[in-house]
Amino acid sequence: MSSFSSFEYRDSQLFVESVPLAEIAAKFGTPCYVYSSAAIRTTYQIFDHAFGQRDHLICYAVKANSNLAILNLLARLGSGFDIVSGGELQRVLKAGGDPQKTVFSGVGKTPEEIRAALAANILCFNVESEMELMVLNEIAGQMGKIAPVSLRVNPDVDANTHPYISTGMKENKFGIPAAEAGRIYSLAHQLPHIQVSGLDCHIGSQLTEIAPFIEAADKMLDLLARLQTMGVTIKHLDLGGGLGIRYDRESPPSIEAYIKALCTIAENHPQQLLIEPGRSMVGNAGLLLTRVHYLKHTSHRNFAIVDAAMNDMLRPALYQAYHSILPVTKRTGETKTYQIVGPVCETGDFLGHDRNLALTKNDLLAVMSAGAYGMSMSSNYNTRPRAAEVMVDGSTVHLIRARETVEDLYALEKLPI
Ligand SMILES: Cc1ncc(COP(=O)(O)O)c(C=O)c1O
Ligand SMILES: N[C@@H](CCCC[NH3+])C(=O)O
Repeated sequence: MSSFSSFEYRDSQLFVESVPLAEIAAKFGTPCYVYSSAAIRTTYQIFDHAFGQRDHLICYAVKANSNLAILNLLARLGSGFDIVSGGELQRVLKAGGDPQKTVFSGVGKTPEEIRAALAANILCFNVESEMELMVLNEIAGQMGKIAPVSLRVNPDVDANTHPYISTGMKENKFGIPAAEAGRIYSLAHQLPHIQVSGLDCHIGSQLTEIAPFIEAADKMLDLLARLQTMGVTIKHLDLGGGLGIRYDRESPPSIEAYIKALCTIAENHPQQLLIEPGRSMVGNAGLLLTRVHYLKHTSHRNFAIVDAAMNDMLRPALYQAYHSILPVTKRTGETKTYQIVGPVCETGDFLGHDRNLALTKNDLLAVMSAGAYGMSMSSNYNTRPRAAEVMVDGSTVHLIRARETVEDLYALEKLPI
């Protein structure tokens, strides 16, 4: 089982856990992100159990969905975190996450962010360039600290995914080329305020095959062997995130098969295994609830104009990503082929093309698989307040982020007088 679904029809009504989505729309309005805490809990446990006796740490990639309630839920389950900014660090701390289970990735860490992470005593910096290593050493020295470091190595492996979310090929900006890793590790080993602790790679997102993970892990293990001969001790091996989910007809490996493959390849290595899953932890645990405002039938096309838009859910516009769109109440009437579009003034503002649905004005729709890179990539384009977020736990519904108001949007703006 690659993910757990808490969204199902009872008679003709779509439910999340024990709550009808129509009830959520009536109480909190639309657009609204809806998450299932059971789905997140179950998925975390599937990851955790799949490691068996193997020493491991799951560092959830905060960028996928950084709502405090989700971070707190994962922290209570024992999860660590992968962060890419000082802002994400602050969220992890605020949500009760353990800095000693937190790794800091990203090519552009600022001195302020480095200071904050050193002050918080995070587990490890995933360093992405020689220059960053030097800056980290200098700042750690000024603070009287020793910075724990993994080098993020770019293994030059094709992840076979959308080019915008492939990160482990030599032309990508991420990581240190494998050919330079040995030299930079020996430099790190000698720097007075750096403690080498791990080895890291992350080759991309929404991978639907195991082979690229194995190819990258193989390269990491070769490097690990070389580092050992150089006298560099590696305590943990971080194999990144990237496991895909099913949006449409993809058939990604199950979580169990993926973890088993990683554990098998690293079988003879005593290092702790770290992973940084984002999408596979929360993607199928959330949906975006939206209401049909207008139906427009032209001689060319049928449009369903809904109240969610590309500012709420950017993935279709940015990657031509497919998200399944389900009616909250199944209807028996005549179906038409609809373009599901939002109110934003961009032709690229769509949530789905060519969907066969029977619709009437005010119907509710659920944009599925929206738990990852949905709310976290949302914006206020067209001065649209961001959607509310709710989390369902059995029959209880918690508002975990209130809908923004327009006043919130211009609260920091000033007239030049
Ligand atoms: C360094 C790093 N780790 C982890 C992730 C999480 O990836 P995913 O959501 O595909 O599991 C990402 C995003 O691709 C990333 O850049
Ligand atoms: N934002 C992307 C994934 C990028 C992962 C970040 N490294 C998506 O929505 O699919």
